[in-house]
Amino acid sequence: MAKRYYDLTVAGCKRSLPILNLSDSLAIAGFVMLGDVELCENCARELAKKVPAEAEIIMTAETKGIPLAAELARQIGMPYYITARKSVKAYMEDPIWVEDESITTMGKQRLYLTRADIDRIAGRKVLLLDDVISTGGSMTALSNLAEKAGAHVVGQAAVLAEGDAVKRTDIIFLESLPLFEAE
Ligand SMILES: O=P(O)(O)OC[C@H]1O[C@H](OP(=O)(O)OP(=O)(O)O)[C@H](O)[C@@H]1O
Ligand SMILES: Nc1ncnc2[nH]cnc12
Repeated sequence: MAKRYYDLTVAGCKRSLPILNLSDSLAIAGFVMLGDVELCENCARELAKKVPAEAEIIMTAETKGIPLAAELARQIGMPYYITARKSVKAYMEDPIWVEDESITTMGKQRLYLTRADIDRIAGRKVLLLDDVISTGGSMTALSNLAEKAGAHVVGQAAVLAEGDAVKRTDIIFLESLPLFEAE
């Protein structure tokens, strides 16, 4: 059990986030949209007001961005969204990949895109979407992957900007989330 919690209100939803150590010095308030239907629905509704009108398709990264991307695509009437995967499965043809590093990941991982999804985004205007932007490593990886697939990135959006990301002017987000000292 966490000993500390951070009370967050976003898109009209109040959630109490457990503060968990990442290292001896750093802790995060764990924000998990996965499984939270009301949170995904409300955040998608608020983000829908901010997404660039020119965006033709949404691209997110496995895992926690998936339910948000699904809900936003549904609300704005996009019939398909793209998910960059963190491993290659037998059903994924000719995958391309980029290196990915996030605040919650020990070391590097990879983001992969399968042939069918490359064909869906090549030459199209893509909105990159995630639940949180912190170091920006995951967004950069998504952007590199989209460009490798021949897409044009027209926006980078998330529900929360964490830590230094709150100062960024090149991203769309709904609320800020602080980082914490480990205890
Ligand atoms: O800006 P960054 O430092 O890259 O951090 C943000 C990323 O970290 C989290 O994913 P995580 O790596 O925990 O993977 P998961 O969604 O599979 O749990 C979050 O969902 C973002 O994708
Ligand atoms: N606060 C947070 N909770 C969950 N995943 C994250 N990824 C980056 N920051 C995060």
